Amino acid sequence: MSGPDGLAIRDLRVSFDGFTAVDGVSLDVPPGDIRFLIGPNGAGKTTLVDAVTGLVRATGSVRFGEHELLGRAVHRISRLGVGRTFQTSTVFEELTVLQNLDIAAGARRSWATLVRRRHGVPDEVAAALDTIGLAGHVDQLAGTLAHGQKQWLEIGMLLVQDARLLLLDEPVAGMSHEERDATGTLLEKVSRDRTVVVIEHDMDFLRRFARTVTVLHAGKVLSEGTVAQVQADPRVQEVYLGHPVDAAGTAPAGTEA
Ligand SMILES: Nc1ncnc2c1ncn2[C@@H]1O[C@H](COP(=O)(O)OP(=O)(O)OP(=O)(O)O)[C@@H](O)[C@H]1O
Repeated sequence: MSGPDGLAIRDLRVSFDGFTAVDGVSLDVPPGDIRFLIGPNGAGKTTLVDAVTGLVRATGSVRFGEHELLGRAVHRISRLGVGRTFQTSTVFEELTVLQNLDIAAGARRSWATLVRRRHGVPDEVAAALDTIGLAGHVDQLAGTLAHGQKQWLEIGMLLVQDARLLLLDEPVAGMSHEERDATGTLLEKVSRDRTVVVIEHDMDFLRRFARTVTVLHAGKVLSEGTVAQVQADPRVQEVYLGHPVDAAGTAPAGTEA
């Protein structure tokens, strides 16, 4: 696997029947970053990720490493090393953890081979199992995994596809405190040789694990920087709280992003 690449977005626009959901967004996510994308409901976060991954038409430019992504089909963008998770789980619940990873790895194996019990585990699958902490669960049906484990399996499925840009849509929603901690640690591990973008509403999780933050509002970039910089930005406080707070204030803690 080559080293991490960065994501460079320029003047990105997405419109739905005359309504502009993403309105001229430019942002850079450097290689190896853990960038949190926050903003009120309807800010355009998911639509931005949809544009990067080819699910909606957009204008402007989205470069990952050397490649322009706009205008390419979803599967081609995926082959360039861009992987995403959705708010709802996409694991095959009736298959085992190993079978889910095998399918994600593709590896030109037949369906019959995939569902047959295997003696060996391919290297990339073994590495992913280790990273996501599910090595002890290879034969467990995905549908019986705990909520957090399912999300980690989803991330593992991106790892075996050799995704080098991971776009994760609310990965810790509904997780316990312990699961959120483990997910943050997993993201730190994954970002050693990959670039990670996280859409998240959980401000406590953001404060602990974000390296950088972009705040979207009404389809535009409202603020960008470290957690401390973004939290101190009066424009961000205004959007979240309706008014700026004083220098000692804790906004936007405890508010929904
Ligand atoms: N397919 C679509 N057709 C029409 N409008 C859409 C479509 N998808 C999204 N929108 C609109 O675009 C805007 C941005 O939506 P988006 O889901 O990207 O916001 P978001 O920041 O991800 O919000 P949330 O935090 O609620 O998920 C919203 O006003 C939404 O209603």
